[in-house]
Amino acid sequence: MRGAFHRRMHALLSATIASPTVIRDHLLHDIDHLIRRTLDSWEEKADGSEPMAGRRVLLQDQAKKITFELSVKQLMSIDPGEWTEGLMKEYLHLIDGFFSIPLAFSFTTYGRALQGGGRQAGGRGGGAEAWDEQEETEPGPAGALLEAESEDGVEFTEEEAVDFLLALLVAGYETTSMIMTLAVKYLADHPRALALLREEGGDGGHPDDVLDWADYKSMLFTQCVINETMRLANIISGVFRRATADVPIKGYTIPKGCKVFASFRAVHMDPTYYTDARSFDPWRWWSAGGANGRQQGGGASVFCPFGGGPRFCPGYELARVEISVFLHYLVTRFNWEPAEEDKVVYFPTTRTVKGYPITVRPRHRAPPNPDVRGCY
Ligand code: HEM
Repeated sequence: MRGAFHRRMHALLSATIASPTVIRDHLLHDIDHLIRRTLDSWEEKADGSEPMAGRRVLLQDQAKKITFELSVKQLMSIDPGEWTEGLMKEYLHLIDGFFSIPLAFSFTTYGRALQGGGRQAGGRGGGAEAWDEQEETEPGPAGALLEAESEDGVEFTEEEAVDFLLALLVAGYETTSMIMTLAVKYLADHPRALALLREEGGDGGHPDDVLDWADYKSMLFTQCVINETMRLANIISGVFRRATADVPIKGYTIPKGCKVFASFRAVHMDPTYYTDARSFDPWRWWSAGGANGRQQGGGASVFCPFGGGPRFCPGYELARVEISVFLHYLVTRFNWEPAEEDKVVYFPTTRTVKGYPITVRPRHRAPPNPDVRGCY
């Protein structure tokens, strides 16, 4: 996305999902509701009995389900249901297609991705019905987009709107869900950090209580955990930029027009800026100012998980709110232990090898068993 289209995208997002006021007054409530909906389902068993033995959950999949449902709700004001489940399947085909060999046959991953993408891009499909049923709600960026006129009076075409929405879905879904998953893994490996996070979350409140903006703003150690997770294991390890002029750097010159990869990971792992850089140490953010580390950390140039400059991620606050709410309810409501050994890898993308399978138990029903290794 470039030029006028890029500017229009930023203007639209600033007025919707990238606006702290919109997040505070509208989105936070949905985030709270949808996250609890998924976590509630972990407490239920098909026969209605209590899951004393624990429920096995593939955390990465559950985190993806949460961020997908949140994105669809925020972008299109559509509640989770049959249509969102169908859309998620189509979307996963599309994403698989990005990473497959480009052979356009009906039996190849790439071919199926094209067909799926075409079905979605060919219109809002069943989404129009799901949308119409909820017409009384705010339309979100999708509605604003289709209604918007640019400065020169040209409207977004439906295809442009679909492209734009898909781009937003891609931007927010994988990134946020992976940080959720990895934060939980790091916490499980660092019980002292988990204990402090639980202390910050209190008793989790009454089941009907909803987190509000003041609660979110008071989650200072949570922000330290999120910063540290993003520093260690951001799914976006860097960005490409093109030099618009000759850039002299450390005795070399990057010639004008040259494309360079700016590696966040190289900076985030540099021991000059981060002592014991490979260790998970959320306290480093506490001493760097705790809440000051909320957005850019100790200094914008050495902590840049959301990029920088005119392309700085417009979803940074939304992502933080979603991860904070998720961690709050997870740690205050559940104990968990790894269901299998798993580890974090960084190539070709940052993830855990097995999607981090865990066994969860509601906390008020099952006190932690000190004899079980890794059970918190
Ligand atoms: C932990 C979660 C997230 C991380 C780590 C992340 C990270 C990033 C990074 C590194 C960039 C590139 C910035 C640059 O080029 O300088 C970016 C761009 C972008 N992100 Fe995020 N992001 C996250 C969540 C979200 C969410 C939730 C949304 C919206 C729903 C979003 C929307 C976007 C958009 C639209 C862009 C393109 C901005 C542009 O080109 O001007 N992101 N993000």
